[in-house]
Amino acid sequence: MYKIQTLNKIATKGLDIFPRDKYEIASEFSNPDAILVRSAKMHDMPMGDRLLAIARAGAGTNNIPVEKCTERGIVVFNTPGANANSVKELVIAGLLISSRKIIRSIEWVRSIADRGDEIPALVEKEKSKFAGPELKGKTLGIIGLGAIGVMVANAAIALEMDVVGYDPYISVEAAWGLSSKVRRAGTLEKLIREADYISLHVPLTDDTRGLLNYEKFKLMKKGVKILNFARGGLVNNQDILKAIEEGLVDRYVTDFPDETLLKCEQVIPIPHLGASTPEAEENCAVMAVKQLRDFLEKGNIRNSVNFPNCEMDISGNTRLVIANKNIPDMVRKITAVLGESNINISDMLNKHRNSIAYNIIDVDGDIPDTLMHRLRQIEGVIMVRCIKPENN
Ligand SMILES: NC(=O)C1=CN([C@@H]2O[C@H](COP(=O)(O)OP(=O)(O)OC[C@H]3O[C@@H](n4cnc5c(N)ncnc54)[C@H](O)[C@@H]3O)[C@@H](O)[C@H]2O)C=CC1
Ligand SMILES: O=C(O)C(=O)COP(=O)(O)O
Repeated sequence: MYKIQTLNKIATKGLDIFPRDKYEIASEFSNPDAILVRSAKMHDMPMGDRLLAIARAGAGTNNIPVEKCTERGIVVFNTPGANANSVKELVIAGLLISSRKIIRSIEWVRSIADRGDEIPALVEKEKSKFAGPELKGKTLGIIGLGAIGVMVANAAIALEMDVVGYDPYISVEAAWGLSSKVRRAGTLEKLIREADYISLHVPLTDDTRGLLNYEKFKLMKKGVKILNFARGGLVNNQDILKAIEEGLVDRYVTDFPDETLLKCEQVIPIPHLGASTPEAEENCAVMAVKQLRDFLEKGNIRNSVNFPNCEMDISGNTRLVIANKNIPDMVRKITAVLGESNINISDMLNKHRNSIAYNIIDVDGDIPDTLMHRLRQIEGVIMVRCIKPENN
């Protein structure tokens, strides 16, 4: 039985993909084989010695100690693009609520609920206080053109906005999906100087932390509106509050509010709702569970953030999966141990990513415990697992 621990609420449609005769699912397990997580912070969580994989049902993995996992041979997955449409739709709402004073106007109308027959006249008299500009013709700057950034860019083009994007690492796939009307900013500074609205769609990493700070706000068009549906840490909160106070920034729509931001009227706080649609929750859960099953039952890796993609059809009756440091002579050492024990390799795949390498080795016959032990003893080997496909 595989033990799967869920650290957040994971959509039932995904969990139902685990056959219950092979999988136990619970939110409390002291030593699970795998973890399913959304935004729960895992950095200070102890990780048991059975842990093989962590699947993030979502995009961002900054809540997971990925480097530590890599060192221990724990594969971390995410579900690229599975919640992108959900975020895109909320960004469009963010653009609208940052422009037209929709939220304040609704609050005001509710506040006059006791004014009886006067209400229609009051509405007409006071509405000018809540006027705000259209999006059409304004410039939207998008930082990060991945799954979400591309969708936001294309939707903004459909709203007849002028869209400029910045992503020095854009993937070929993302570039193919981007409307040809989206202009390319060669530098972040160029985008920042010309945008009326700026939307962030990059991961939070050591390189992107505090990406928008006072220095950048000073370069922006006066009255710019900032949208952050990516991660709170991308924006320096003290700096944006200062920029709002000085009239440099008009509105900050954020999915990541904190105590200081909530004190400011021009901050529009949303409780991290970007991916909170039934569709996105199901898409992410289904994708995460399928990836996890394929890894646990077949050793295949798809959409990992720390391991290489590595998938092979099963050809023997025993499969070995081995993670090792990406250093010279490892394949020879591993295959030598198998050869010395007279084990025939029927098929084999070796892939690497940065400092880690991963091998799928199909063999004829069984692998005794003594041999597993010898493989684990090879210097540079991090993880060895033997899978019997017929048992899965
Ligand atoms: N509010 C919410 O509920 C959600 C928030 N997110 C956040 O949005 C982020 C982006 O999500 P996806 O688009 O799905 O990820 P993605 O991986 O498809 O796209 C990220 C893009 O950022 C680009 N990038 C990285 N560093 C950059 C930099 N310094 N400057 C410009 N571009 C840079 C990459 O090249 C990539 O194209 C996630 O990492 C996550 O933090 C994602 C889903 C839901
Ligand atoms: O996918 C992401 O990166 C998100 O931020 C979504 O977070 P959530 O799954 O809604 O807790």
